[in-house]
Amino acid sequence: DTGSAAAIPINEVDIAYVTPVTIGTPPQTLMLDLDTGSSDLWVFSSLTPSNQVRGQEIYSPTKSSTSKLLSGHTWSIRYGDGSGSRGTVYTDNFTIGGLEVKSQAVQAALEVSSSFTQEQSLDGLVGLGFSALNTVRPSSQLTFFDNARPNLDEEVFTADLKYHATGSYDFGFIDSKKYAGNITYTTVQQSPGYWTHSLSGYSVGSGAFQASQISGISDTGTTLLYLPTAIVTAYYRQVQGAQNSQYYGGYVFPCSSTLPTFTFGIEGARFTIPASYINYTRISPTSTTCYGGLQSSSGLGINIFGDVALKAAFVVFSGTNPPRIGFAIK
Ligand SMILES: Cc1c(C=O)c(-c2nnc3c4c(C[n+]5cc6c(C)n(C)c(C)c6c(Cl)n5)n(C)c(C)c4cnn23)c(C)n1C
Repeated sequence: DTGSAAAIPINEVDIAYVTPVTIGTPPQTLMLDLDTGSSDLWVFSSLTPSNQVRGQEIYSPTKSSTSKLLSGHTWSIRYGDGSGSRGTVYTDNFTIGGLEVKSQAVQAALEVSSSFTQEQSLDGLVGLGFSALNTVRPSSQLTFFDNARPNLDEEVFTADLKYHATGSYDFGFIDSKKYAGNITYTTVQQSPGYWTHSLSGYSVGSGAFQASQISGISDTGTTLLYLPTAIVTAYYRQVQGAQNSQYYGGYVFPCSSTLPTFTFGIEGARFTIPASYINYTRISPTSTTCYGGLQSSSGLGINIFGDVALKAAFVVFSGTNPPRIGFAIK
């Protein structure tokens, strides 16, 4: 089997990407954020208090003839930005881009934090991390990818996220029309459950490549790129008027500044992030101060290769044993 679905930016600065999925019988369509940085599949539901729902589509298990309550099971998740949700669990038919998993664990929200309520175009998340991270108790549940794997033509899914445009997620095949040249693979350390791997180094603008192993996670659910402070200060040293603002919680600079590109290595291959991706957004609609798409990971305990980096490549998440991740120019 294979599947292919759109990855649609939810706003004009690609703060997150959503993908149409269907749940149940008859199919209920929701727009979910496919997130390689977590492993829970949760949705706004008919069980979510109405004062916490603001325009989102909801999953109603009682309207699905194929839904089953997974009795006695609950879940609760907290994300890196402090947002979170919790609830109960059903199994039901779940489809992404024509690829169906029967009796997928669908985590129905009984409570969501305010940042989810405020984001009307995001109806939940599909965790594509390793199932070890799943928060359902007493028995943890498998991700959509782990459930689909036995039936996939190839044990892979790919992410083709785009800058200010709709990209795609493919399951079970690698579409050679979506990239140029070769795919460079590197090994993944799958514990504790993230797609953890190393960059082989970096360069700023036309500067020399600095070879160094930089371990982190490739996370489609994180907006920005978070790297060690030494790298980030070296980058913003090239930006007129840049400063690390306590007030804005990161590097900001005059929107008129010229930014250098940022290049990262995967083994021997090199991927360059255009300056436009790093000139992320104005700090407010009328401001002339802009917030950077490259920020320091100090305090996070982990480096995060989020969308700002991933959208500069075609990325293959390979569930082979051992798992590996591949990057190609597109
Ligand atoms: C350690 C870490 C993160 C780990 O991942 C992280 C982060 N970065 N984007 C996201 C997340 C997103 C993507 N995302 C980010 C958004 C921001 C910054 N704002 C203002 C809105 C309205 C957002 C939406 Cl709707 N969506 N989503 C949907 C979730 C659940 C995230 C959780 N964390 N997260 C941050 C900011 N930090 C410090």
